[in-house]
Amino acid sequence: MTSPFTLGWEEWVAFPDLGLPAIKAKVDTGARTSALHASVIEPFGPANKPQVRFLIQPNPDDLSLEFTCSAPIVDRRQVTSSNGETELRYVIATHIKLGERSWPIEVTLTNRENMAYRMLFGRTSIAEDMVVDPNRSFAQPELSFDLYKQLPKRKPVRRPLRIALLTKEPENYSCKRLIEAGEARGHVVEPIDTSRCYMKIGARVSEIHYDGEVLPRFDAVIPRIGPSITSYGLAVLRQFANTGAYCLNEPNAIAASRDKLLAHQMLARERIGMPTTAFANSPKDTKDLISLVGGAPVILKLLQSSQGKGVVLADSRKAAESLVDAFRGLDAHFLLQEFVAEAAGRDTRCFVVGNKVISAIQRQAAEGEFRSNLHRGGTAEAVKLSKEERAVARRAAQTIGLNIAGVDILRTSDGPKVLEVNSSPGLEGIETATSKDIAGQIIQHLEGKVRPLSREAFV
Ligand SMILES: Nc1ncnc2c1ncn2[C@@H]1O[C@H](COP(=O)(O)OP(=O)(O)OP(=O)(O)O)[C@@H](O)[C@H]1O
Ligand SMILES: [Mg+2]
Ligand SMILES: [Mg+2]
Repeated sequence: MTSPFTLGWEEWVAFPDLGLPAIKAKVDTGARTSALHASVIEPFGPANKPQVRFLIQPNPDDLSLEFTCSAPIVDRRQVTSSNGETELRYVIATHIKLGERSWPIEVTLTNRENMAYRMLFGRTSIAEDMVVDPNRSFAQPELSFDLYKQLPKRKPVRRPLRIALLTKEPENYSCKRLIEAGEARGHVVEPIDTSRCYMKIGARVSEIHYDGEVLPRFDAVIPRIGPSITSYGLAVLRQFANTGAYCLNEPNAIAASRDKLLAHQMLARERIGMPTTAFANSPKDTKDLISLVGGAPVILKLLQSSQGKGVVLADSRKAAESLVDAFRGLDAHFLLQEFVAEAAGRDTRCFVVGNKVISAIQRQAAEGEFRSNLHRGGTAEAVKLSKEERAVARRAAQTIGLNIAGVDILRTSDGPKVLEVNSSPGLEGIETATSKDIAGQIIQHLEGKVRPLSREAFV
């Protein structure tokens, strides 16, 4: 007769699914369920396939050894621990390996940092043919924490990220594509209505509230803040940053891109080519202002314009003067700009992700229109950029401080001239014209930027 598979009162175990080669466990037939020490326990994933992510420090004597693990949630259960306290715990399913044997078990996750053993081996995890010998310690082969040093240099595992998509319009093309691309790469992308967020700000706490609940911590946030709520949107974004989330575009950079005057000054400081631009505070200087940009025809632009809505062309000096008066009468802030006639209603949208121009389209204004915006009826086609154009687009995005940017340039005999740097460039025009997965490239870029979970981020 072969001797039964015997467990001593303490054993070394491994969790291959979690990537943990050695943990010391106390075998406790008095406990029903097994428990594993975990901290920073955080659920994520879709409701029909929930997962949980947690930090594990397998060696109680070396807290610098820590790993982020994730596993499917099979249940949430009230568990009463040996000190009589009841706690609602996540239950995960995973394989355990002990000596030659490996079998699936259920484990609850709980904080056991004050316990001598990181793992409690309960009776439901012990297979029918096994026996426990309370007089033996390590009946199965002993392992060691040195195994962690010998782990093959694994490719960093792409872990699922919890991403907030800050938008008022989750249904628009760009948002739908970002959600789709994020989910296709295994992440969870949750649209959050910027205007519905409210916040608690303090030296010790940074919370974002929504519908009476505190939002969980996000790894990253993709801001798609419309120009109508720039100011509040940026406050919400800063709050996300304060909770430790990585912002795909930083609030200050978005603010700079939204203020055309500031953006032009920043670009000029870096000697980036642009149409000559002028700005004045006093109505007395209107005539001179028009002359500064070379006289009529001249362009007037509201400082916060987008989709070409606040951009007008004055054909004559007289028309320019009356437009300036009209804008001033409305208390509108605007700048005057040289009209680049040779662009002939065309501009080039360069899509920058990180340090690279990943794609570009040329937009042509509709008949009788000088603005090439697709919202104004313009048409788009893929275009190949010159080396100089690429360099200018990259530098413009960098100067404003944006990771993701749509840099609009006019092609002129005097080289590329930057019109503006957009912080929430639309995806529909560029993906349709180029058939490229721009949303996927944005998510891929984000993955490279989000630091692995650290304990500090959670305090
Ligand atoms: N100085 C100029 N000379 C010639 N055409 C211009 C000039 N400025 C703007 N345009 C045209 O008008 C369009 C809109 O201008 P601009 O991009 O500055 O405004 P916008 O409202 O911020 O647009 P969006 O953010 O949607 O791209 C440009 O795409 C370009 O076709
Ligand atoms: Mg714009
Ligand atoms: Mg533009």
